[in-house]
Amino acid sequence: MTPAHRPRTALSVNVNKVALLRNSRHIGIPSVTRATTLCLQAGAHGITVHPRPDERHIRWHDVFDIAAVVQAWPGREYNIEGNPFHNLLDVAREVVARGLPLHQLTFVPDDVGQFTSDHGWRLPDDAERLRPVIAQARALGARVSLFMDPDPQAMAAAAAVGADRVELYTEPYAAAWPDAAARAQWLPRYRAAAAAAQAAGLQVNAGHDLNRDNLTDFLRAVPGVAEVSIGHALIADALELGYAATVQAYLACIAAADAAATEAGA
Ligand SMILES: CC(=O)[C@@H](O)[C@H](O)COP(=O)(O)O
Ligand SMILES: NCC(=O)COP(=O)(O)O
Repeated sequence: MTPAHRPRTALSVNVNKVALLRNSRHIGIPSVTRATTLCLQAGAHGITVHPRPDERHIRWHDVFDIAAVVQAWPGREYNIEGNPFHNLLDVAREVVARGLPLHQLTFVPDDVGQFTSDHGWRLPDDAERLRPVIAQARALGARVSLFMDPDPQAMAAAAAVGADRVELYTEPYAAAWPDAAARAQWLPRYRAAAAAAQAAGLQVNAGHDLNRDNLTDFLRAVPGVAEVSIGHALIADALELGYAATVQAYLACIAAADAAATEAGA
């Protein structure tokens, strides 16, 4: 399915967890390229990978194999996440050298071997070391997004260092979501951070532990999110529902938030 209209918020499917399952045997299933094709066929706007230095899930060759699939879907985007002080820029250079698509690099301040991403960059403290790697990434033709905690005070510094976007780290919101009072405490922080980023000229992405339950509430409360990247919960859903039905369910969550924004005249 080709998305008939582009919603306010694009859905980028993170296929890390397909690779994690695949890596538990040596027979190549489930295939990350097949997953990519099925998600794009179902209407996903893009694909995300996070090739960690230990290759626990996405391996280097996966980055290129997946890029080649995305290339066959004009208008869809490829987002590669990682730490620019580890392996990210090397893999990005190789993608570009092979003539493969690279739309966005998301810089994440993870340690080598980190269990999963759990915090954003510290700005302005990290500014001086980020500035040159952002410039290198942009010279490759990629947009740069910085993974950030929802701190409105840090957004001007993210713009000043040369980023195009920020990705708001949504795990605290996702953990709070089942408790309405806790959720109501977190959402204004994200809304304020997104507004501060937009006021500084940045576009806003969001990700980490978003799922079919919490996604629409987030997008309703935080206007103008350009892209959500979703992996862990989406791939878990796909084990039950299949890729096509799962991607369509997440697109429906985005559409519900879009409809609310349209109704509100946004
Ligand atoms: C930056 C971010 O939030 C995601 O990349 C997340 O860290 C997924 O990584 P894992 O799949 O390795 O947990
Ligand atoms: N940038 C976040 C991402 O790609 C997916 O995070 P998660 O849904 O696997 O937590």
